[in-house]
Formats: sequence, structure tokens, C-alpha cells
Amino acid sequence: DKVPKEISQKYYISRILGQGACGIVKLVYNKTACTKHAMKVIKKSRLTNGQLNHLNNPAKIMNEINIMKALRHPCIISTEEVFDSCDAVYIVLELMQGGELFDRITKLGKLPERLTKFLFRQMVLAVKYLHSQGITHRDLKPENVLLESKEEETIVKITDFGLSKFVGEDSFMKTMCGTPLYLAPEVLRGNGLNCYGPEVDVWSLGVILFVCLVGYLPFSSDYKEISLRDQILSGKYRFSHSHWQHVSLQAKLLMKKMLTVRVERRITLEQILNHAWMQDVDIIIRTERLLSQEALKEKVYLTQSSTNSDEENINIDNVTVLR
Ligand SMILES: C/C(=N\NC(=N)NO)c1ccc(NC(=O)c2cc3cccc([N+](=O)[O-])c3[nH]2)cc1
Repeated sequence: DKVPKEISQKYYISRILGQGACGIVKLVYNKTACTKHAMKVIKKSRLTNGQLNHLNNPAKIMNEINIMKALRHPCIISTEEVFDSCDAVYIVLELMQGGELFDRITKLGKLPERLTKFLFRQMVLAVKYLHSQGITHRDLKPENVLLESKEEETIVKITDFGLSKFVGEDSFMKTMCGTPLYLAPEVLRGNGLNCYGPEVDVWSLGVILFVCLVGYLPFSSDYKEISLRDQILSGKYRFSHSHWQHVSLQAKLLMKKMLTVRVERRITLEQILNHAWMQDVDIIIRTERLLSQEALKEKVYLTQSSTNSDEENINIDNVTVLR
């Protein structure tokens, strides 16, 4: 539908790249710089019976964008530019031509263990960085893990900070939206206070690791014996030997420590990086090299990017508020 002219003046809007729960992602071309980008369009919620629906209320979207703009890591998606119009927010981002990790797992059925280790180490480093900035992602899933290229061994970037929280804030569970396939038990339990910490991201990473290694979900409503909620609360995941026999013992041991119901016993990100399964020198060297190259690229770009101040729009620190 109609895109504000400030955007169509600067960008040529091309095809749809992905369809998320909270909006679509389109391929756009910057007309002057002749560069390609992704543009996520997040519709602002209508006022339904007088109150903003919790998902896409403007304040929450701007909170997310401020979080994204504050972050700088090779494995966290970076925003190019943001246009805030009355009924939608347009976020111009780097192009991630490898698409979503979800689609690569679906296409291949599952990932080879070595490739999983390569990609998983980057996800752990990204989440470790998030936590060092006082942010809990809270919605880690393969749909929110993007791949930079179609190469097998490529850079991973985390996205969709729609549910992210600065851990300092009240971490009351505001939205129980979507199915809890990747949700930690302490969030589901919601014992009154609903308070929970960054460890929820370790649980979600554990579910992602599980799906990468064997191509099926550890907890699912397809498993009729017990409810999804009870599967998660008991930490009883489906362990089909035919799938797991090709997976190394160390990977299984790490998995078990991540999908630990008791928060105080769950493995930490630091311990994951020091776990035996992660001590693969070749993988460590290749991920470190890839990430330092990416970080360097980021620096070079920043020194080049010009500050454009259009008189008719307020352009503070590359958020253009459209009149
Ligand atoms: C910020 C954000 N979501 N925030 C949100 N939903 N808040 O509620 C967000 C979510 C998803 C994406 N996705 C992409 O950038 C993205 C998806 C995809 C699929 C095929 C190909 C590409 N591509 O860039 O080539 C893709 N990019 C980018 C940003």
C-alpha cells in the first residue's frame, strides 16, 4: 500500500523478502547510493475499543528501535534508517540474503553438526553481547536468526527485539503472544511475580540448537501425550534415538544443560562457550575471523556515512519523523 513519499523518493521498493508475525520485509534499493537493503514495515496498531493492542503499539516499537540502535555487534542486525509515519514504522536494515535460519533448517531437514556448531557459536556470542548491554531478547527462535548470505558458513544476525527488555525494567510478562515453543518454563509458570531473567534466552538457544541438530521440535503440541505447557514445565523433551544417534555425546550433554528447568542449574552463556562441544579450534578461528572482518566493515561504513539533514523533516540520528 501507499508508502510515504520521503521513502519512495529515496528508495525503490521491490519484492517481498519475508513475512513476519508483525509485518513484512521488502527488498529496497537506495536510489542515490545504489545499495540494496531490507525494509521491515511494522504497522502501528489501530485503536481497538479505545486501547492499543499490545503487539504493535507505537511506544513499544520505538522502544525496540532505540534498543536496536543502541546495539553494535557483528551478530546483531543493524538499522540503516527509520521512518516513523502515522500508521507504520519503516525500518531500513542490512540485507540478509541468506534469509531466516528457520527456512534453511526446513529446506535441509536439519543442519550438519559442524555447521550447527559454527552458527550456534555466533548466536551465543550475540546473546552474550545483548546480556552485557543489559538486554534480554525474550523471543529467540529460528525465524529471528538471519543469515547474511546463501553460503553454508555465513554470518548469523539476531533480529526482532519486539519483546526485548532492559533487565532493569520490570520484567512482568506483558504479552503471552504466539505459541511458547521456545519459551522457558519460568516464564510459563508465571508464579505471581512473573519475574525472570536473561536465562530465558539460554533456554530458547537450547531449543534452537535442538532443532538445528535433529530438525524437529523438542516440545510441541503435536505430541499429544502431555500438553505443551507440561512438556516445557517438566523439561521432558522428545528424544527420538533414530534422530539423535548421529549426534555427538557432547552435543547431547550441552543440550541437556540448556534445557534445564531449574534456572539456577541452567548452564550460563560463559559456560556454553567453555563447554567441551564448543572447544573446536578450527570453528573458533573461523568464527572469530568472520566476526572481526564484519566488525571492521561496520567501522569503515560508519566513518563514510554522511549526515543528511533534510530541512522539511526532523532527522535526528537517522530517524526521520514524517510530517
Ligand atoms: C526488527 C524486526 N522485527 N521487529 C518486530 N517484529 N517487532 O515487533 C525485524 C524482523 C525481521 C527482519 N527480517 C529481515 O530483515 C529479513 C527476512 C528475510 C527473508 C529473506 C531474505 C531476506 N533478505 O534480507 O535478503 C530477509 N531479511 C528484520 C527486522
